[in-house]
Amino acid sequence: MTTHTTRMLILGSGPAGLSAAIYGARAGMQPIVVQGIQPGGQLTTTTDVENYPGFADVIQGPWLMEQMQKQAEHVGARMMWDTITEVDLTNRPFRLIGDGGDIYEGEVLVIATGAQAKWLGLDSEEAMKGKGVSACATCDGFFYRGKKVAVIGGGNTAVEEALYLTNHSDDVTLIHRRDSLRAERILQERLFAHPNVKVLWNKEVREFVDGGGNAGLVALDLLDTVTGEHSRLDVEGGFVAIGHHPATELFRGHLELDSDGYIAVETGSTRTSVPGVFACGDVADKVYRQAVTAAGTGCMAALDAERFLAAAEFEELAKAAE
Ligand SMILES: Cc1cc2nc3c(=O)[nH]c(=O)nc-3n(C[C@H](O)[C@H](O)[C@H](O)COP(=O)(O)OP(=O)(O)OC[C@H]3O[C@@H](n4cnc5c(N)ncnc54)[C@H](O)[C@@H]3O)c2cc1C
Repeated sequence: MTTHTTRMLILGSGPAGLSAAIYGARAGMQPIVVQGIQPGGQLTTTTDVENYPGFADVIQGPWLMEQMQKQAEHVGARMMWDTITEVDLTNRPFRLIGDGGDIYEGEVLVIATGAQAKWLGLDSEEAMKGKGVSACATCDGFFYRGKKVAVIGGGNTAVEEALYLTNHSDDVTLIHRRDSLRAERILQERLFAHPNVKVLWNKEVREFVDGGGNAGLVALDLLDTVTGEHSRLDVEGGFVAIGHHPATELFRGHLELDSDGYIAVETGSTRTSVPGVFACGDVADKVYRQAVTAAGTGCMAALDAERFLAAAEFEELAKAAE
């Protein structure tokens, strides 16, 4: 059991955590990044990334995250392969405990633990991820230009994703297992008015059908929840939009969370309800959920943390001089 101490402790090594590490290291805060079970974060689970600025050609998600990690290490951040299971945010330095018993102490803490998409839980869904099945229209919609696509879900995200996909496809189907949507009225109105979107009510996806070879997704097998009948919908893209789980269980009771379980931050900053604790990336963002926004708020968190620490250290020096 070892105790690791630093001025800046960062939890999570996706685009948010690593961007915070790059800025934190360059500000002399010697960050330690605890990486968790998914070093590099969600982008390591995808292939083509076409919307991260700075690259004229398509890049690969795992490669991008490897570059970010190398850049963070190059400027002085330290990576730790550990998963945090307990936190104590009552006093500074904040104290986090890893699953092997190691202790991490930081004068400031940046939380960048992300949010995972919820999936339907079908074997065919798992098998077809990246081959026609996605949970992010903003990320992957572009790859389905001119193709038939479907969105599964009935909340705001599903409706927004369906509307977003009309930028690329003139044949978008929203599939919902009930006979009404949970999405806000205004979004529903826009959806129903759109000539290129149709809605299939009372339908559950039972299988994402693989066309074999390199064909990828070719259809959805649908079950009618009222009649019990099966039908087939030919599509090349299936977007599951049934919500996200922010990775905030660790912080429940220690920090203010919003009604959806995301870490609550002050508008326009990354400050949480505990002074000295900052949150960035998808763990505090249920709206944008993109690598570039995660990286942007990671930068904000490091700058907020640096200012907090400078003010706290100045106060401590002033007190000592009294
Ligand atoms: C398949 C897929 C494709 C995508 N494609 C794109 C795309 O093309 N363009 C785009 O902009 N966005 C894309 N996204 C979205 C993008 O990946 C996310 O918005 C982004 O990764 C969020 O970054 P983050 O740093 O907030 O969190 P994440 O990337 O989710 O990273 C979270 C980090 O926290 C760590 N962690 C969690 N819990 C603990 C713990 N208890 N202890 C220690 N560490 C912990 C994890 O191990 C991980 O390192 C895609 C997402 C997916 C799933």
